Amino acid sequence: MEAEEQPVLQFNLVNKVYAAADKSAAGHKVLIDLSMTLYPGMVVGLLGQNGAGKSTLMRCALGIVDIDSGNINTLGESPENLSNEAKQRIGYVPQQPFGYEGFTVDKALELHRSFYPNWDTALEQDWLKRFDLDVTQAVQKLSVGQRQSLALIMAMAYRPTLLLLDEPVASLDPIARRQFMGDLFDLALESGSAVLFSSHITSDLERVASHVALIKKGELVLFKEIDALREEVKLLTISDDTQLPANYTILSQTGQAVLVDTQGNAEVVVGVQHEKSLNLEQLFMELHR
Ligand SMILES: Nc1ncnc2c1ncn2[C@@H]1O[C@H](COP(=O)(O)OP(=O)(O)OP(=O)(O)O)[C@@H](O)[C@H]1O
Repeated sequence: MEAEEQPVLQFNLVNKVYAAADKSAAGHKVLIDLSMTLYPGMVVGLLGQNGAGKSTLMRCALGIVDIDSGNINTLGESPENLSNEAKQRIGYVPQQPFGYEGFTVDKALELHRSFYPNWDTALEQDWLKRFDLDVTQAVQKLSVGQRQSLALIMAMAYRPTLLLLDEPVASLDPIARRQFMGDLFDLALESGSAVLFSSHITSDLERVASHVALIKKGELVLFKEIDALREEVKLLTISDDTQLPANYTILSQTGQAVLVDTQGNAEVVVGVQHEKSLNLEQLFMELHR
């Protein structure tokens, strides 16, 4: 990553508390001191349990939800005052896409296209074909997966600089999912976009993400290049008197089993009886043990 590159999206010590229904009760902390930076070309897979704060994070980046402290820089602007120019460079697919009821697919696309001067018609046509969408079909009669496909085309055919996808493939069949995830990565590389997508499908994330961001109860516990994950995050079995190096981050500990981020430190540590590399699913399970 070149030092002079401007971030596409930056969260800096962001906190978000949702007020409790009972106003006298303490609110619910959903994002806690969360900092993370996305540069052009990064495809960041956001992983976390239900309710961890993934959707809220994306909604904060778009100014749909206000934050309580910290700051967010979305395409160089503050999310609560995003300019029209910035909005035209952002693609967003929420968990439950909606809108365009009463339109056919082609009429919906025609209207949507008119908002985006950079619309790439060839890309749109290509994706309509891949997702096998019938453009004469009424939007409200599309299946959930077809609707998600349409929402993806609408969010991506203008090659946005920032793409926020909230579980974009949850309703897609395995073939459409695989194609889409491959295309997503290509698009980001070709267009120099940054992508933040949430998914519970760890194999998809491992296949296409350049980085993984792991959120646990509103805290970012790990943000790492996917290639470095296997090398640097290890499950260690240690003896009682083991002194782990100061630059290791302990991600979780259950008795003598310690999940650590070695931060690339390859030194041999006295007292480590066993060490194991983990795939993303194993890592996720270990972190939530
Ligand atoms: N508008 C709101 N008011 C109050 N609480 C909310 C609101 N929106 C979300 N929450 C709560 O904030 C927490 C985080 O929700 P969020 O939707 O960000 O989680 P998520 O990680 O996207 O979950 P999932 O994987 O289930 O989609 C949850 O406990 C949720 O109930």
